[in-house]
Amino acid sequence: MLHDPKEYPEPTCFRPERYLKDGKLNPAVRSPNTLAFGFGRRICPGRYLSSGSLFMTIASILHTFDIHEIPDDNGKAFDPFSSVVTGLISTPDHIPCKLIPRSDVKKHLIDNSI
Ligand code: HEM
Repeated sequence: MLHDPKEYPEPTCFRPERYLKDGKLNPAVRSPNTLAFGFGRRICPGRYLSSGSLFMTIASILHTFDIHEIPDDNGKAFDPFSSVVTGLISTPDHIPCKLIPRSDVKKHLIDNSI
């Protein structure tokens, strides 16, 4: 259902802006939240834990690191979907990138949290 091209044109393309209109969430595009965790009586009881954990993890990474892509040997941008590991959840095999602390303060924060 999350790959329905009527709901999500070119569903396999990473295009987060598909959910936006004029810089705001577009209510006309179905939120994946209404499907990703199932629905009805068997809806996932871990959905709030998962959403909260993912939000905190992603926000913490973006707060502390600048993320730079590492181009391939020919200088071209790496295509993360060129080698995908399939399974219950498909993931890129690897994503070559550099994570640089955004400032000395952030570096200190990272050093003290390990
Ligand atoms: C991103 C993370 C997660 C996703 C995408 C996800 C998705 C799902 C989906 C699609 C179902 C099936 C719903 C159905 O049968 O209609 C499900 C069921 C379930 N999930 Fe999750 N889940 C996630 C994380 C978690 C976590 C963290 C927990 C526990 C802490 C959890 C516990 C369960 C349980 C116990 C069921 C079975 C519910 C039942 O059959 O009554 N899930 N989940």
